[in-house]
Amino acid sequence: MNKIITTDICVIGAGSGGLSVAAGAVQMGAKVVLIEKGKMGGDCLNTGCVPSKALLAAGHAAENARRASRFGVSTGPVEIDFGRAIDHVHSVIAGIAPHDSVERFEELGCTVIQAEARFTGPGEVIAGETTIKAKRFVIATGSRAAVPPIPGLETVCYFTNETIFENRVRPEHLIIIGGGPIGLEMAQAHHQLGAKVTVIEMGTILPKDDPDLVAVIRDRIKADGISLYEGAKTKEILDVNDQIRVVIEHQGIEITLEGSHLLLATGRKPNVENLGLKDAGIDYTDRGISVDARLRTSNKKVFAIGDITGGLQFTHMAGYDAGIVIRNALFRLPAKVDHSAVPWVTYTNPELAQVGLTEKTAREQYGDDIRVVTWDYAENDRARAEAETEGFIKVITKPNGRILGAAIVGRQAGELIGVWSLAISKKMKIGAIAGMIAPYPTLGELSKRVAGAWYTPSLFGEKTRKLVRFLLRFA
Ligand SMILES: Cc1cc2nc3c(=O)[nH]c(=O)nc-3n(C[C@H](O)[C@H](O)[C@H](O)COP(=O)(O)OP(=O)(O)OC[C@H]3O[C@@H](n4cnc5c(N)ncnc54)[C@H](O)[C@@H]3O)c2cc1C
Ligand SMILES: NC(=O)c1ccc[n+]([C@@H]2O[C@H](COP(=O)([O-])OP(=O)(O)OC[C@H]3O[C@@H](n4cnc5c(N)ncnc54)[C@H](O)[C@@H]3O)[C@@H](O)[C@H]2O)c1
Repeated sequence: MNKIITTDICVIGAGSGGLSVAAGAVQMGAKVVLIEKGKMGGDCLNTGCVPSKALLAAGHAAENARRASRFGVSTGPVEIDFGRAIDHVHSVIAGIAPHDSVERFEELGCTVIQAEARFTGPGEVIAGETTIKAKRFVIATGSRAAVPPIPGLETVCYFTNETIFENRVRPEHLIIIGGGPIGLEMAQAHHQLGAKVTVIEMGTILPKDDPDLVAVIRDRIKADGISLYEGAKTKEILDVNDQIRVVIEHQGIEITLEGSHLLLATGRKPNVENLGLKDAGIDYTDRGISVDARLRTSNKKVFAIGDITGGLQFTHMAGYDAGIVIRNALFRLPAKVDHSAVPWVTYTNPELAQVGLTEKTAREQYGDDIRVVTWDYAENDRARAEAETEGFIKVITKPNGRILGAAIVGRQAGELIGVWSLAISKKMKIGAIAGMIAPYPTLGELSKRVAGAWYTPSLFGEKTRKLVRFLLRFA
């Protein structure tokens, strides 16, 4: 017998975005139905951010042990139990899972339905045996790995982010197609855990980031021993005696690679299928559901957030979107998204962090009417003490000092980018960072020093020297 629920907000998808809307809305007094067809927590918890960072942590631990001799610390040969590294990954997921669980959301007051949701009309969704009528709907169904049309791919077994964290056997030779953040993080984690790794990228690695900073990552992964083919076309994939043969064309030459395992990390596809979007009058494209700046779809009762909108696909963006929807749907405020200060980080070692405009996008917007300053990790005392001097920080400002963007490649870049996110979102000028007192010796001093470098030409220039000499006459 079909059951009918009438509610204020119906959220489809219990990943980073859906959970944030549901938790926020229910605690603010709205009646909320939350529908999830798979695992609570979505991609981030189960097959994305959490397992990838946990596996990277295992890889970095192995690498630190290997490199400890530069401090006079000997550990002997590093032995890796790959299965235990995967156990670590799953214990981290298990530790976080209660926070995203059905039990917690029911305790908060949500009605949680574990079934696939589908619109049956503009104001109605069906999930299992239940029909949900709501004042507002929020679609947060996320994305999944895009599978490129490579001849022969269907003849071999391959991993995506959905399956790689289940693999307990260290790959002899892992071939990764795609040199974006997933490809590079997984390349480094597996390589540090003892696998041979080859990355095939059709363009250049990390194409959304500043090429000057990406060069540091490229040099490092190559120096570590990861084979990297950029500008390479994957022509064919074959199964040969249980080995995976990948034929690529690189710099006009055909190269045949043979690996034990294959990972596809070639971007994402939005989960728009079987949602009944047409029945609900919701427009979408290959990139995802179309939304306006208030995250409203073409059906004004329905919002869409997170990966499904095809925008910046990060957990923190799904969470940010959730806040915009809560303001619109609950408080009837016309809140709009502002993407001027969105940070992202690739958690390789060294890390690569970006916020605001890159130098390229700043030049596209402002021409040469910008200033660019850099400061090297090699000039930072803490980096020297820790023997991690690789990398630099780059900051882009307007001529009046207004900060437009910042990018950092180096140790803990992800932790250091926060101050620049705040500065850009609060429309601060670089003087605010230059004037900050940073504790010594910290990597945080990099921010202060790069801001100081912005002033160097004027502060130590002839004008200042003349002024000081003049004033000293009266001292
Ligand atoms: C390997 C990897 C590493 C990543 N690392 C990072 C990182 O370090 N930092 C970062 O910020 N981001 C990272 N991301 C991106 C991040 O995981 C996503 O941006 C984020 O999970 C998007 O959240 P979401 O709520 O839009 O979708 P999801 O988290 O994917 O949640 C969508 C949910 O909707 C459910 N669903 C789909 N269709 C239906 C339906 N019809 N009915 C009911 N339920 C449905 C799905 O089962 C899923 O649980 C990573 C992604 C991957 C793949
Ligand atoms: N640290 C993080 O925040 C983090 C980590 C992982 C993933 N993510 C999110 O997940 C998204 C998806 O990650 P991703 O790395 O899969 O996607 P991506 O789109 O960022 O990168 C995919 C790469 O694969 C390449 N590619 C595509 N088809 C190819 C082919 N046939 N042959 C060779 N190369 C090919 C592209 O040129 C691109 O460089 C990211 O954009 C990001 O939003 C974030």
